[in-house]
Amino acid sequence: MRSAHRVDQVRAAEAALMARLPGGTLMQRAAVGLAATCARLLTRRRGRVYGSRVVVLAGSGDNGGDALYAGAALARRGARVSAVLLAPARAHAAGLAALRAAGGRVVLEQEVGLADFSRADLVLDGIVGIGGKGGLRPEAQPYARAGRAGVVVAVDVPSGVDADTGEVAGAALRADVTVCFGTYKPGLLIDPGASYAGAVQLVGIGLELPAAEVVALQHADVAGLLPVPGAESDKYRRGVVGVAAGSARYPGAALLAVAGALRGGAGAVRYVGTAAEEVVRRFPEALVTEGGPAGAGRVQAWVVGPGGGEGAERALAEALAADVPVLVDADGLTELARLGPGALAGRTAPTLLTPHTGEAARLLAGAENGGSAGGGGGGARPPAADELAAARLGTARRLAAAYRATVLLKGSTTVVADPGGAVRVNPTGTSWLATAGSGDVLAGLAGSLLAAGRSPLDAASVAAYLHGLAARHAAATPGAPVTALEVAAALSTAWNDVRSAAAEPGA
Ligand SMILES: NC(=O)C1=CN([C@@H]2O[C@H](COP(=O)(O)OP(=O)(O)OC[C@H]3O[C@@H](n4cnc5c(N)ncnc54)[C@H](O)[C@@H]3O)[C@@H](O)[C@H]2O)[C@@H](O)CC1
Ligand SMILES: [K+]
Repeated sequence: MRSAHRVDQVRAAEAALMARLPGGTLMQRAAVGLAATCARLLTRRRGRVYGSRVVVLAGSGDNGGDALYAGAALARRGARVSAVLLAPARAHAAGLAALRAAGGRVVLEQEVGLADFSRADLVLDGIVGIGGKGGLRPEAQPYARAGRAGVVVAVDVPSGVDADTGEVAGAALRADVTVCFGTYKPGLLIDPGASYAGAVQLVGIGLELPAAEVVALQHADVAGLLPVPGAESDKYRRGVVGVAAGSARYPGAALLAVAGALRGGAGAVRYVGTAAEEVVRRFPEALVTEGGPAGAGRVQAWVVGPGGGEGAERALAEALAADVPVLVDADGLTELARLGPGALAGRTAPTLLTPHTGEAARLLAGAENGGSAGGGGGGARPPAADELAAARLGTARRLAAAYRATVLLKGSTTVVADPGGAVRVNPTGTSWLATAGSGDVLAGLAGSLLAAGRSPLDAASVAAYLHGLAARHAAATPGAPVTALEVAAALSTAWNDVRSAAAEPGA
């Protein structure tokens, strides 16, 4: 599991540790780890550190200090290092002295700095780290736009990325590798920030940190959360997932949601709705009923809404009336936005909402207006979907708090937020999942995990993880487009992948 901590948590842990250690120890630890990664990258690129061209972009804080000390270490190994000072009067004095003592050169003119930057073998981005506020300042912006020949290594955080949220106000420096200290930062795991970070490496500096609110699961974590039938299990003990999906207009959504549900570990899938005939023809193992959830017999969790069309209102009401976990997706979410959070108020079993940002905008508007169905409010401007996408962590948390439900916000970095504050960010996504029907498969899969007894946080984060992996497996060649049915079919491979990696020694 990769754990990410907020800046205030890092600062508190740093203060506690610094009180016990000689001054400068933490910066030295950080710089040693940073220099080691840079040396590895240079050796991979050029065969050796000696003679390579390194540029240090140094801002005014300790982030610049880390970069200058690492630059000094590389200069001692024979690299030709120049330090571009973005705030010359406030550069980290001891770091600068170390760099000069090691033979590094200092550049003050932007033209020279940009020319060096463009032809360097390796650039260290030490403009700003966890102390950064707002976007890049004007003097740093040309570096975000400039072409470069070498690799860019971000020190702790790519400059311009908000460490706590991954939001990017204006320009940011795109890194190939980010070396972060003490812990991951949420902004390194969540887009758009994550897309600026490249490969993220963690250097331990001895911080003692509290349990993280924001984590990204890895194979071993997911393997531990997969439902595995015991010797005593029968299909009912393994859980039955009810799928209320599809409509005359969207029969395909029913098939895709069932396809996902069949591969989520529940013992059986019970489909209710107008596509019963098509479902049973395609999936003879599914139980089918026409009508709505109310008369369908007992299930351990409901999935309601994919392709629900005109039937979504009734299906949602009947599913929410059942005292079992309910996953609401697609047309179910549109209906829920119309009703507002009050529609969930009487529930004791948990609810999982799986919006994309457009649906999230409607849900937030519904929460702010107290639901438009009752005719109340209606005045607030609905938040724009692209603004919500740019602030994914905050959006998922706002929704979870407003609806008192677990929220899986889909998109570039799927984020799952529990109303209690825990957040999981999904590392396996691929942009090819933005394909018609892929959300239906995800809904079925997550619902199946709910029926098998997983909590909404676990069900949602495991489903997102497997779904992303499956999309990669489904592609005929890496990075090729995939269809939703192919993603569903590849879910078994994703399960195997996760389980076999976790079974490997040292996993
Ligand atoms: N906290 C820790 O435990 C450790 C921190 N270390 C390093 O120290 C960094 C934090 O150092 P600081 O607190 O000095 O903060 P930073 O170096 O991240 O930035 C603060 C400085 O940048 C300026 N600044 C703020 N926003 C800016 C922007 N948008 N553009 C340009 N300049 C901006 C501020 O005026 C201030 O001078 C970490 O990111 C890490 O690199 C490491 O040395 C090891 C230990
Ligand atoms: K940085």
